[in-house]
Amino acid sequence: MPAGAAVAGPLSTPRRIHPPAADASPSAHDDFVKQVRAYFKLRFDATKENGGRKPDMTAWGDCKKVFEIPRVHGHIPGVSVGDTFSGRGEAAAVGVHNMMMQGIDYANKSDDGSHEKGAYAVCLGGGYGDNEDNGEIVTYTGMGGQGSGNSKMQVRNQEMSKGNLALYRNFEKGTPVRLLRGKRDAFTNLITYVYDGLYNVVSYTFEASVASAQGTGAIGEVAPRVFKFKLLPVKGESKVSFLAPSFKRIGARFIERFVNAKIDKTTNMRKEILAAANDQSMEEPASPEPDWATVVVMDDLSKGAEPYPIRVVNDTGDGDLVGFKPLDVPFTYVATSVQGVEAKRSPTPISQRARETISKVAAATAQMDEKREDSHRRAFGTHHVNAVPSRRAYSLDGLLKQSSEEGLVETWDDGDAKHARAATGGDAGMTFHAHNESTFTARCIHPGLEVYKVSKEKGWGLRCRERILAGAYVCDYVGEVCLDSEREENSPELLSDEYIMSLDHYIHATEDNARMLLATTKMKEPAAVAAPAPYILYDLTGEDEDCENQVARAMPPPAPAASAADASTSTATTTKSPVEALEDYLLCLDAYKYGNVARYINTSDKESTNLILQPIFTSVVSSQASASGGAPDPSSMQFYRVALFATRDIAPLEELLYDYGDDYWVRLRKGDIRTSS
Ligand SMILES: C[S@@+](CC[C@H](N)C(=O)[O-])C[C@H]1O[C@@H](n2cnc3c(N)ncnc32)[C@H](O)[C@@H]1O
Repeated sequence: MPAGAAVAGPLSTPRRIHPPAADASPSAHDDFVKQVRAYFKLRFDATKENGGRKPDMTAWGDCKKVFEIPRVHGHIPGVSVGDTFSGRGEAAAVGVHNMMMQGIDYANKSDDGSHEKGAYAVCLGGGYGDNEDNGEIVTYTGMGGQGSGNSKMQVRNQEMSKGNLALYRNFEKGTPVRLLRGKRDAFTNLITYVYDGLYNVVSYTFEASVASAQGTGAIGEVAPRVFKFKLLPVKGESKVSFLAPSFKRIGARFIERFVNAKIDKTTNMRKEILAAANDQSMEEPASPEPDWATVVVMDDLSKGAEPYPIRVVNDTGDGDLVGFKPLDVPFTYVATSVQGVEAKRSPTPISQRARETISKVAAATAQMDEKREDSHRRAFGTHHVNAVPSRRAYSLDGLLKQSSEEGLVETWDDGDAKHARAATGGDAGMTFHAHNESTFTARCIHPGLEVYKVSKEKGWGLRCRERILAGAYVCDYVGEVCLDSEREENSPELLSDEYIMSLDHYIHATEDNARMLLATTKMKEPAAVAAPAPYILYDLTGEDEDCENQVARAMPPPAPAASAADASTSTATTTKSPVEALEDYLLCLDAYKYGNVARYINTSDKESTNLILQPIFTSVVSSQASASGGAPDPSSMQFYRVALFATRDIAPLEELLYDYGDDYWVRLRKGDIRTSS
C-alpha cells in the first residue's frame, strides 16, 4: 500500500504502512499523521466500547501492527509544535514519544547507530519528584533507582546507562530532544499532552534526590543520587506551552528573551575572562568560541547551606565525573563545623573522647581568657598582643588589615576605593594572628566560589568567578571536629588524610605554649610531664627551606633513661614532652565526610599561594554555661575557627591555593599521602 493511502475500517489482517520519504511534500506527511491518529481513535473507542482495559495502550499496540512508526531525531514530519494528544498512546503512535511507560524515549543498540546521537524525546508529566518545570528551564531527572509501588521514592543511586546515557549523549553531541508535556485536568482527571518542540540538553548534574526518604536534609542521612539534565528550548523550534506550570507567571515573550539573554551573558562572560587571561583587547575581532564544554556537575554543592550557590564544573573536556569525591563517598556539605556527628549515629569511642575534650576545653576557657594575653606574648612576641583581639584587624570594607610591621597585609586608600596589597616583607603564612570572633566581620563565604576539575593529578580544586581583593575573607575550613590522634577511626581510608586540618597552630608554636595549654585544660597534671625540651617543633619562621631538616629537628629528643625505681611506676606520660602530651588531645577538623568548599583547596609552594590560614577564636558553650542560660564561654586556643584570607588580589578563575605546611610535602614525598589521580 502506498504511503498516505486511506485505511478502510478496522483491519483484520494487519498491514504495515510506511511513513512518506523524508523529502516527500509536507502535505503527504500531514496526511500520514492524520491517518495514524484516525486509526488510533478508532481502536481506542472500540476497545473502550467493548469494556477493554487500557484502551490507550491497546490502540497504540494496534497502530504499531499497522503503521511503521518513525524513529528519528528532531521533529516528526506532520506533527507541529503545539499539537496536543489525548494520551501517551496517541503521542507514541505518531512517533513523538515512542515509549509509553517511561519518560525517556531512547534507541537501543539495534537501532542503526542512532543511539549514539542520544535520546529521541522526553515526557514531562509526573513520575519523578525531582523534575522541575519552570517553563523556560526544565530540569529533567534521569531514570532508575526508584522503589517499587506508587511511592516514586528514590531508593538507589541512578546509573549512567540506558536513558541516562542517552541524554548524556544528547548533551555531548548537541542533539536536541523532543519535549512532550503533560498535565492532569483537575475536573476530568484526564492528562492532556502537548508537543512543545525541541529542547537542548545544556548541562547535567549528579546529585542527591529530593524525592527520597533520606533526602530530608538530616545530618548523617545520605540521599540516593540522581542525574538531573537541564533542558532549554531551541529558539524557533519550540514553545513553552500553556501546560508548563509557570506559564501564567512568566509569559512566553519574556521567556524567549530571558533564555537568549542568559546564553549571551554566559558567552560574553567567557569571552571577557579569556580576553583578560590572554591580555587581549576587547576591541579585537572576537576569537572563535573556545572548544570547551563546561559540564556543570552540580548547580550548588552546598544545597542551599551557603548564601551563594557553589557550582561544581568540569571544563577540562574529559567529561569525567569519576573522582569527584562527593560521588564516591557519603559526603555531606555543612557550612559550619559539626561535633559528634558520628556519635549521633552510634556512640563510638572517638566521638565520645572528642566530646569530652571539647567540654574540657570549654570548662577551661575562663582561665584561658586570663592567660591568653600572657601566652600570646610568649608565643608571638609583644607586638602581637595588641592584635588579640583587635578591632584594628579589619578595614571598613571588611578586608583583613595588618601593619607591614606584622608582615601580613597593608592597606591604603587611593581616594576612589580601598585597596589592599600583600606586604613585601615578612612571611605571612607563617605568622599566626588570632582574632576574636566578635571582631570578625566577614561571616559569609566569598561570592562566586566554584569547585572545578584542575587536572588528573591534582583532582578537583577551588576558584572564584569574581575578583577577590587582597585581604578579603574567602571561607572557613569546615569539618567534623574530632581528636587528631583518633581520626583514623573516623575515616580509616588513607585518602581521608587528604581532608584533615589539625588545630595545632598554638601547641606547635612553642614548648612553653603547649605546657601552658596543658596546664590550663587540666588534661594531664603538669607534674606528670617531663621537663621541657629546648626545641621548637616546627620552624614557623620559614627561614629553613629544607623541610626534611625541619621535621628532623621536630622529632622529640630521646627520652631520658628511666631509673629502676622510676620504671616500676613510670607511665608513658612521664616521658612525654608537653607537646606530645597535648597531642593526644589535639583536635582537628576532618572534612572527609562533613565539610565545606575549603576541602577542595589544593596546596602549592609558598610563592604561588594566594590564601593564608588565620585562626579565629570561637565560642564553645560549656555544659555549665548552657545550664545557666547558654551564654557562650570565651574561646580557647585548642578549639578555634580556621579562616582563609586572600594575600593578594586574585583574578577570576585563578586557582585558590594555600600552603598545607612542610609536613604535607614531606609525607607526600615519602608516599604517605596519595594524590587524587
Ligand atoms: C584537601 S584535598 C584538595 C582537594 C582534592 N584535590 C580533591 O580532588 O578532592 C587535598 C588533596 O589534594 C591533592 N593535592 C593538593 N594539592 C596538590 C598539588 N599541589 N599537587 C598534587 N595534588 C595535590 C592531594 O591528593 C591532597 O592530599
